Amino acid sequence: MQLEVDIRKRLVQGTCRFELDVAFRCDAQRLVLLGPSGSGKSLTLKAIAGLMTPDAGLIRLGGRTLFDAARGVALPARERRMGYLFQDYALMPHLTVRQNVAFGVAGSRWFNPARRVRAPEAERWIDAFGLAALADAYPHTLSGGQRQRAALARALAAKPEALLLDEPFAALDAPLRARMRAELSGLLAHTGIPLVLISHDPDDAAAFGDAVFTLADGRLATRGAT
Ligand SMILES: Nc1ncnc2c1ncn2[C@@H]1O[C@H](COP(=O)(O)OP(=O)(O)OP(=O)(O)O)[C@@H](O)[C@H]1O
Repeated sequence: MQLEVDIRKRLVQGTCRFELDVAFRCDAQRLVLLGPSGSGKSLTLKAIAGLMTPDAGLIRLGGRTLFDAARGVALPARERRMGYLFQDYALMPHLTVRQNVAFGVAGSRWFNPARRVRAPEAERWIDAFGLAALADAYPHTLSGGQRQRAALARALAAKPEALLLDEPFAALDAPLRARMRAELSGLLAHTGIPLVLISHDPDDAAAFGDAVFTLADGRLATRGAT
């Protein structure tokens, strides 16, 4: 992955001000952004996804300009084709696991995939994450780990340009967290899909950090490779 981020954003919330001023280049396939709560990790990830517009700067991925304030470029999120996973998994509650994953494949073509329909790319990821027996279940009946698998399957089924994960394992207990890390790491190695993962857990950096950058107070504090 060739990712270049050089962005600035000023945010004001009541009497609190926050200034994001982050610049880095990364050639590693898997990048982990570490940092304490409130250091600007989510804002940086949202800027890459196209869910937050910086005041200034640029973002390039794989030679494609996603954002360039000086040239007036700001690709909408859907055109960036990122697999973005929030902390709370964000599965659609009225759709089964299969429909949720198919929604990822189909995007705008199948806004509401029929329960019967089996899209090959959805089935592939349902199988890869061991969800076949739960394919007709609804999200509220799943455990945290199962929901996480379903959300990852949906994100990967869309064949994203990159997978952007915001604290993906924070809600899981320690043994499950270790299993999910190993599982995702193995599956990603097969796809070649680049990963940007944000976390405050050094174990995530150890598992996924071909490169590890640390944020503090909205700025890059350290950078390193593993
Ligand atoms: N829409 C907003 N308006 C004003 N301030 C915001 C907004 N979004 C985030 N902030 C502030 O920006 C700072 C960085 O937020 P961010 O969500 O990027 O932190 P984080 O490093 O991801 O933290 P956490 O690990 O707790 O998720 C915080 O102080 C937050 O209050």
